Amino acid sequence: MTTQDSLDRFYSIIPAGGIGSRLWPLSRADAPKFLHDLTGSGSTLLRGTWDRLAPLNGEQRIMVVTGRAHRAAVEKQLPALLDHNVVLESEPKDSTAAIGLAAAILRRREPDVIIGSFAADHVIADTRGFGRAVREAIVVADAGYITTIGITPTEPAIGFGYIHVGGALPVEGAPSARMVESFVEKPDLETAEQYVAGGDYLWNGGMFISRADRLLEQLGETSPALLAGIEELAEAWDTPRRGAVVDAVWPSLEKIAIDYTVAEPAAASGRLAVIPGDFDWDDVGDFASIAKLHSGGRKSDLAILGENARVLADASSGIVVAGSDRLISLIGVNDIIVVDTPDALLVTTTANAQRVKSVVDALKLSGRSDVL
Ligand SMILES: Nc1nc2c(ncn2[C@@H]2O[C@H](COP(=O)(O)OP(=O)(O)O[C@H]3O[C@H](CO)[C@@H](O)[C@H](O)[C@@H]3O)[C@@H](O)[C@H]2O)c(=O)[nH]1
Repeated sequence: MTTQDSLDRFYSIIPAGGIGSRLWPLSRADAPKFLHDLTGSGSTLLRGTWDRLAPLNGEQRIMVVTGRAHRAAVEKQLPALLDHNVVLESEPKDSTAAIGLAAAILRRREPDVIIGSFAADHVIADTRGFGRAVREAIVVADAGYITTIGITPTEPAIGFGYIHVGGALPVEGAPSARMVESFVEKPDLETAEQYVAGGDYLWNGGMFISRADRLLEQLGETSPALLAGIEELAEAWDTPRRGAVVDAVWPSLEKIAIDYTVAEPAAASGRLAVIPGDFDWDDVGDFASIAKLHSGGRKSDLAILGENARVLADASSGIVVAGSDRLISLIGVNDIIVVDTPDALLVTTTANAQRVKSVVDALKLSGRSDVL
């Protein structure tokens, strides 16, 4: 088996479903994070993801899983996306259902397929470094491992999965492959602090590369009912029965992230491997990270986003996201976050950027879905 054989059987999957609550009121149910240009490059995060994946083995081998409501926006962003590579969900059921269904559909079409799932809403500027890591991961996946790409942690973040890196994994064509001792999804702060201080942990970069059959086998061990639902959908997917089976099965699928159903149990049974990534990576999870991206990391700058932004600022730093042509003026306010949209205005500080999600939770509780 050569590296080229493995690469030829590779298929990318982009699950595009997360709303990005910490980016409210910019990110909304009808305009989620992946449909925004948060880097100022002129491309949405989704398009950026597509452009990183296309050089691996072509635009014909990228599948996108998204909500029915986002179909038109996704197709506008990705004109080369083929019809049979669009998987539409009637309601979000989290990443196990999204990635699992894509893997099961692809396996029925190509029994030996190797799949790679890549978050729709991350920023990676070094496309070559990314490509190198994914190529190694594909070889490791073909050797039978569920393979992740690890990111060197910069802080004890609690929003990520943590990979305890083990010994070298001798797979030809993948010199940096390592075994994973354990995988812990979103630990508490104290645990995250210990992991980062310990030095032998990496963040999970939200990418899973595996033979489709191995991934589904792992899922079946942990969540047999969920796998059965996914297989029922996949069996009907390329037939006229699809609509009826989706209506009957989709609502009953368990809503759970793949990190719990596949990554944690695969690590516990010695089937998870990692390629440490040597490229820049940013999940642009909140407005403070967007501010950093735009100011090149300088705290003293004011980052301004928005096509029609009109901002007058005197001695101020932080970020302004202008969602209208209203004039915004700032005087002597530092580390500020101002996000102005026609029906909602957010004002906070970069230190509180993570807490934006609590506003969204409160709005949900009070039934204010009109502004979500
Ligand atoms: N289609 C679809 N996609 C979904 C759904 N739920 C999540 N996704 C997609 O699955 C990917 C990951 O989901 P998130 O919900 O954004 O995950 P997370 O909390 O950020 O955590 C994951 O990513 C971290 C890195 O950013 C990891 O560190 C962590 O371990 C985990 O894998 C994103 O591309 C998101 O759009 C869904 O219901 N439907």
